[in-house]
Amino acid sequence: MATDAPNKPDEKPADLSPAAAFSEAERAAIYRVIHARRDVRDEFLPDDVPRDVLLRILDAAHHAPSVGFMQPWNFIVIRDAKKRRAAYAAFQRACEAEEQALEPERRSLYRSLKLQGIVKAPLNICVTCDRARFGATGLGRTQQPDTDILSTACAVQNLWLAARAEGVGVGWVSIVRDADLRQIFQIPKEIAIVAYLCVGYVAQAYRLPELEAKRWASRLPLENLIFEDRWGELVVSTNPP
Ligand SMILES: Cc1cc2c(cc1C)N(C[C@H](O)[C@H](O)[C@H](O)COP(=O)(O)O)c1[nH]c(=O)[nH]c(=O)c1N2
Repeated sequence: MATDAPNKPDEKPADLSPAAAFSEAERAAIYRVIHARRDVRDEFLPDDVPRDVLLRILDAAHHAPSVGFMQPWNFIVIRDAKKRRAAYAAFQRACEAEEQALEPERRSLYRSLKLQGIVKAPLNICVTCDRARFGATGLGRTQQPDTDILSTACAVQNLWLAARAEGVGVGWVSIVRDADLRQIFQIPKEIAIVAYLCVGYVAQAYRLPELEAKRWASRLPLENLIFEDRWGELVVSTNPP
């Protein structure tokens, strides 16, 4: 059995051989969490998320991969009701602008969607990326400078999955202007804002993505997304989604 203990520099690496693989139950659990994770909008309960649960979730985020092991993330944990109300007002302004940018025939469905739980969730988390944590570039970033942002997105996904495993819902809100978040939470200009998350226990979780259940979009067939050896060389199925 592989040990999960982190390697110390003088320790032998973890055994990744098939014989040391995770048990069937462990594999089933991770796929179940991946498939059961949902974006949660307004189904939040007011119950507080205990600190130990929150720390486990943030520790999962902190164990995400990062370019050059840069770990560029910070997590602004937001409980203050006044600040959350200010973030909600910023959401409302951005939402109106987004609605106007949509094709007219999609606007009424857009209006009917719940797209955030900023005030209802007991907790919000703003995940940021310090783009110069270990200098302007670094290992793996010279040619692809945005890999620091991508690393932070990996942390968000770890957070999201760990929260699901803990029975805690997470909703990502990107319908808000960067400048508004920066002002409300006093985020310096050299720090990038990657994600604004609503976090809390939930009354119920959708089985399907809510946007699928409400016919905004549907999941594309995986086989349409897999190419072989070059862009567009082989589309296994050409069925429309
Ligand atoms: C970067 C990013 C940004 C956003 C989202 C996601 C991601 C990855 N999603 C959630 C998104 O709609 C959702 O993930 C998909 O609809 C798929 O549903 P599940 O996450 O599988 O439930 C999202 N949802 C929402 O209601 N308001 C929002 O502003 C956003 N913004």
